[in-house]
Amino acid sequence: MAKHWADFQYEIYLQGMTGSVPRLPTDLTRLEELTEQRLGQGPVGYVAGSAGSGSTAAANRAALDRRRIVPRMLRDVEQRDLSVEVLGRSLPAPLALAPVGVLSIMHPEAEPAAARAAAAQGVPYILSSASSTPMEEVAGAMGDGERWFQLYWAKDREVTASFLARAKAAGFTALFVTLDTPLLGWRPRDLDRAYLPFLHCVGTANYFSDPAFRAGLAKPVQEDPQAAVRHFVGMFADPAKTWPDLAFLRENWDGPIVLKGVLHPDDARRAAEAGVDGVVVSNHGGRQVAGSVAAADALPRVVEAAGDRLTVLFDSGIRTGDDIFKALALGARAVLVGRPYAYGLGLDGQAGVEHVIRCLLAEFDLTLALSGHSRPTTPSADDLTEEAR
Ligand SMILES: Cc1cc2nc3c(=O)[nH]c(=O)nc-3n(C[C@H](O)[C@H](O)[C@H](O)COP(=O)(O)O)c2cc1C
Ligand SMILES: O=C(O)C(=O)c1ccccc1
Repeated sequence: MAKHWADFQYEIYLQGMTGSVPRLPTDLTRLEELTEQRLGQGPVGYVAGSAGSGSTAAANRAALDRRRIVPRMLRDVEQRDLSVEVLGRSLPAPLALAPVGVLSIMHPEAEPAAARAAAAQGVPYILSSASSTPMEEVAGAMGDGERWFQLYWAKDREVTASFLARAKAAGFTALFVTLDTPLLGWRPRDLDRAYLPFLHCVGTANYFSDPAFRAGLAKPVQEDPQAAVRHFVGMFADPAKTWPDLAFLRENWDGPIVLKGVLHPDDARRAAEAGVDGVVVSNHGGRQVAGSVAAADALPRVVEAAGDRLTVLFDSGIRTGDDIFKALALGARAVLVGRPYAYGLGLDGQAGVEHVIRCLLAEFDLTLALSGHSRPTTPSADDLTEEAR
């Protein structure tokens, strides 16, 4: 019998009988404010922040909120199974942790703690190439947990090749190539404080530990950290890249490749033609293009263009179990979540991230059941209604 994620609800009530309550709120939308009280405006401004005046981040929420579930009754939802197949793997639920860089600004245990939480709950962890911890250390913390690697496709071929070789050797199976960040978006919250997180982890970070990256520096990182950060900002991504360049990645990576940050159906078609395995419909949580289409509004057309050629994943704005339901009903196979787990980490390390995963999936399991479904693959557009804008 499949695990019922909703059992977390009983567990909480039962613990209540011995006088204990959860350490963190079960409404995850409250985590940002709590994290800001704990860690201050610099780090939380960076995590919470988005491009421009925040219009895309707001649109992401509005597009999910505008869609309403129309629950169905009397459909035998007693036995449920949340597992889904994604990129040839069976996942226990349609959820993975999105790549989030420089997590040391949230918690000293940073990415390894988040990765351990994901592994403990059986959820895949997508490690950011801009991790504050070398990828081998994160992989080592995960046991046999499913690990996927996010690539910022650097200007320097040697650095990209080095990252791919290291990721393969460290047991990362799928490659997520982020396309929406050839340049960093205009982020007023960080600009007004001149807050760039990389100096905070220059001694430890994945990039700064890379031999090919270090070979490009005039002085060792420790001697001139500012120069190392400048070098990083100038080369971690490459605005000159075009679709034919993908051939290099296809040649240098044997496993599944997923393009992260696809919003236009024609780009989904190009992705399929380029022979990749999937796309993440995402606007980077609203952090890149202000005024852009909400991710949930872009999703149905991408799903249609992808047909059965691509696995379509979704992120940007997922905060609750019903958001997951809506994304699946709009055609996503599974979703990624970013900021909520970064706050969970900031508030309570590994346990905080596990709390976020368990709340999201318990609420999703209940939403699924209460809406008349037993499997995450059956919700469809027919389960949703759309309110007027
Ligand atoms: C602090 C922060 C750092 C991020 N770093 C990366 C990154 O290194 N690579 C990447 O592909 N996406 C990165 N993202 C984007 C996330 O992977 C994801 O697309 C986004 O957070 C999803 O939206 P959500 O936060 O609303 O769930 C980052 C997001 C945040 C909030
Ligand atoms: O802040 C981000 O959204 C992001 O993607 C990023 C980019 C470079 C380094 C670290 C994170």
